[in-house]
Order: sequence, then structure tokens, then C-alpha cells
Amino acid sequence: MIRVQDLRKSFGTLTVIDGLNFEVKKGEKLALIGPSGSGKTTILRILMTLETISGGRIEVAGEPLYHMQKNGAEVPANEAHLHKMRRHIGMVFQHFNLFPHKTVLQNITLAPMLTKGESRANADKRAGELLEMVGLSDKAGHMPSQLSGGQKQRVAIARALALNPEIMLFDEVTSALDPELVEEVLIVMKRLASETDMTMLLVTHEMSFASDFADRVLFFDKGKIVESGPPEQIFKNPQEERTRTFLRKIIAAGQHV
Ligand SMILES: Nc1ncnc2c1ncn2[C@@H]1O[C@H](COP(=O)(O)OP(=O)(O)OP(=O)(O)O)[C@@H](O)[C@H]1O
Repeated sequence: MIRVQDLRKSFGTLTVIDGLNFEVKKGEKLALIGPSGSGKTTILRILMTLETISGGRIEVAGEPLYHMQKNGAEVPANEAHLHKMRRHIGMVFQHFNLFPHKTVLQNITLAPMLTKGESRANADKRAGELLEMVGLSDKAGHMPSQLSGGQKQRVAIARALALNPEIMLFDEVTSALDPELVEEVLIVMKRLASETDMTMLLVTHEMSFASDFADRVLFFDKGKIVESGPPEQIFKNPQEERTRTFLRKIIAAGQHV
């Protein structure tokens, strides 16, 4: 579903991603973990086409994301191509990014109506189903300012799902929440992971969540994959010293892994 080959990304002289290779199969749930500043968010932003790349190649659903072949040469993808490719992917951000002057329902229906030309009736129906799935049927007419952080994040998840993406990207979706609100968002995401065949990539600092959610975990440091494997391997029997050092620090900070 996603193939990343020799990906490089620099911001000016700072190299953030340095020759990255990985694949994500259709339906796979992948967690990206690693120290702060190691480039995890940048990878999701690149997949969402919010950042350009400095080198390498990414394929999504068999098509290059950023570059298209023209007479045998690679040329940068144009806006129309990026627009088409973005339809495969939905993203949920750390800071919800809801439209503050729209109701919960309008937040969810806006994109399907504007970008897919869906009728209001169809968009409302689908939004109703999604609100039920995230446990917020009673909040359709509320404004975002009337919701808790956990509720806002569940609306953001419903909004991303409204475009029926095949791939969902979650960037530290619980790290801006008060601790007592984290669980309600994790429950929704675990349900999504177990009940749908969407391909999902999750960046998280919560190791127990990565462990419950993912089929496979990538431990990532300084723009490179250090170790990749099922959660039991990465958390219980890591093969690399850098992974062990990272996990020791996490445990010392009070987390269960
Ligand atoms: N737009 C930008 N301009 C310059 N530097 C950037 C930009 N975006 C990210 N960086 C830098 O790239 C590096 C990787 O950032 P990124 O946010 O991808 O890391 P991360 O692993 O997600 O970190 P965290 O876990 O703290 O969110 C950091 O050094 C960051 O300062």
C-alpha cells in the first residue's frame, strides 16, 4: 500500500530523514516510535503531502506520490496529481484543527460536500454513522468550543474518516489531552484498528498503546529505522542496543511498556 525507498528530507542544512526504506501492507497497523526530534512527524507530513521531499521515492497504492514518470525522467508531481493522491489518505493531528465556527456535524460534512460533491443528505447520513462510531451522536449540533479535548479529537477522527481514506495517519493524537481524556480516544482508535481493514500509521509516545494497536512497530532514531518487528519483539525482546536504551528511558519516566 505504501512503499518508501531511500527517502531523504532536509530542512536547510539539517538532515531529518536520511535514506529511509520501509513498506506498509494494505490493512497493516504500524506504530512509529522513537526519541523526540527523530523525524516521525515529518514522515507522516510527507505522506500527507504537507512537506516536499529532498530525495527518494514514495509509492502509495502503486503510484508515485511526489514524482511522475515523463519520457523516462522523474519530474515533480503537479497539484492535480497531489490532489488525486491525497484522496487515499486521511490524517488526524495532535491539535485537532477543527473549524471553530462550524458545528460538529458541519466539521464532518464539509469536505465530502466540497471535494467529492456529495449531497447534504448523504453527507449528513454518513456523519451520523461516524458520530455514533466515536460515541458522539448527541453532539452533532454543538460547536467545538463546547467540547472537551477528547471529544474534539474524536470529532477530528470522524472528520478524517468521512472521506473514506484507505490510509489513516495519526500524529500523537493523545499528547495534547489531559490524562483522564486519553482513554476515550484510545478506545475509539483500537476499535477502528480491529474493526476496519484500513491501513494505519500511528506516531505515539505511549508505548502501551503502540503495543495494543500495532501489528508492527518501527523504532526510529536520527532519521533512520533502527529496528522493526512485532510489538512483542520490540517491547519485550529488542534486538538493538539503541532500542533498549530508549525503552529504559521510557520506563524510568514512569511508562509501562
Ligand atoms: N518546518 C521545519 N523547519 C525546520 N526544521 C523542522 C521543520 N519541521 C521539523 N523540523 C525539525 O526536524 C526534526 C524532526 O522533527 P519531527 O517533528 O519530525 O520529529 P518527531 O520525531 O516527530 O519529534 P516529536 O516526537 O518531538 O514530535 C526536528 O529537529 C525538528 O526541529
